Amino acid sequence: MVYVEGEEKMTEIALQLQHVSKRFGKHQALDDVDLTINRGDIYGLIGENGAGKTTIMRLITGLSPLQKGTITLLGQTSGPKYRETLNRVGTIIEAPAFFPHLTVMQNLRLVAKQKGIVNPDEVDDTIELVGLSEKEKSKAQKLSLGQRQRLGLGIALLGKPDLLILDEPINGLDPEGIIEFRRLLKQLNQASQMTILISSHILTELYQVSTRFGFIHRGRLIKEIDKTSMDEANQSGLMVHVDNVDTTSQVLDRLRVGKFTVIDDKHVMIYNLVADAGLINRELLTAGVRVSEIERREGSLESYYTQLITDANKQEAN
Ligand SMILES: Nc1ncnc2c1ncn2[C@@H]1O[C@H](COP(=O)(O)OP(=O)(O)OP(=O)(O)O)[C@@H](O)[C@H]1O
Repeated sequence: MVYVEGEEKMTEIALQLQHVSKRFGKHQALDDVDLTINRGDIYGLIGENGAGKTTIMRLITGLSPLQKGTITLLGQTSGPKYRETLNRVGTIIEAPAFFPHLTVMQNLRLVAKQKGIVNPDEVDDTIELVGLSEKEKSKAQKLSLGQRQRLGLGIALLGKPDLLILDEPINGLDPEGIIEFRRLLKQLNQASQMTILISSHILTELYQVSTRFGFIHRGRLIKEIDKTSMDEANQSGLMVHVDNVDTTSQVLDRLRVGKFTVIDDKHVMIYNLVADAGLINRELLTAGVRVSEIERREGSLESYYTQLITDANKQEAN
């Protein structure tokens, strides 16, 4: 295993790309990508069409040969041991892979056999887990798009992988299906510390499920950030406009509102608000602070992403 020394605990790295580049003819699809996913992360990979997300996933899983750089997967770097380690990885890349003329149950049994799964209950449990019990006798070709995604997820989950790689897995799911899918990913992640790498165009959804993000732009990984740090950088919370930031700080401390920062002599930003805005207003007034405005600032993954891309484009232009 690979460990990084943290301040308080040792973090286990599940997957690491170092200086990974990939060319298709003259096209530089990936350019010196460094990416680190810790065990237990739900890592949201974000980028526009053609940015290189699928290419990264194909390189990790050996579907496409690595030309330059190093990939370390669950402690293995290359060669036969790396290929063996791929048995501990479940994937849906591009489209879920199954036999259309076989039923849900037959598809899963076939994959279970290929994976050497001996526990006969695992197929049944998986069907239930992905919500396909009513469709277990249906042929895969008769399934809706969302049901196919679930079947793909079921196939990926057989063998209880340590790492799940999902390329645009919520494409085709209806809103209810998306919510269920999110719940399932969180459950898998929390119950068994399953590490998940997921790409999606639906940023609001990716935001809700991910614990860490990687932003890829024209083949370069321009930013990696934890959700908590992104939220802070994104300034999501309440901006309080006041005439006295010292007294305001004392009041906020007393109210235990959570984390806040004095921005300047007129503004205090409260993050991750745990108190009611009305109460804060009243308490500040009682303490003699003039509050001219309490403004909710909604930082979003979209706004963060847009800003990153704008900065990256500016840098490229210079
Ligand atoms: N086999 C290939 N041959 C030639 N070019 C390729 C090949 N596979 C990918 N590319 C190119 O590499 C770039 C990255 O493609 P990739 O599929 O990784 O993007 P993506 O971020 O997954 O995009 P999308 O969100 O559209 O799926 C694109 O410009 C694509 O055209």
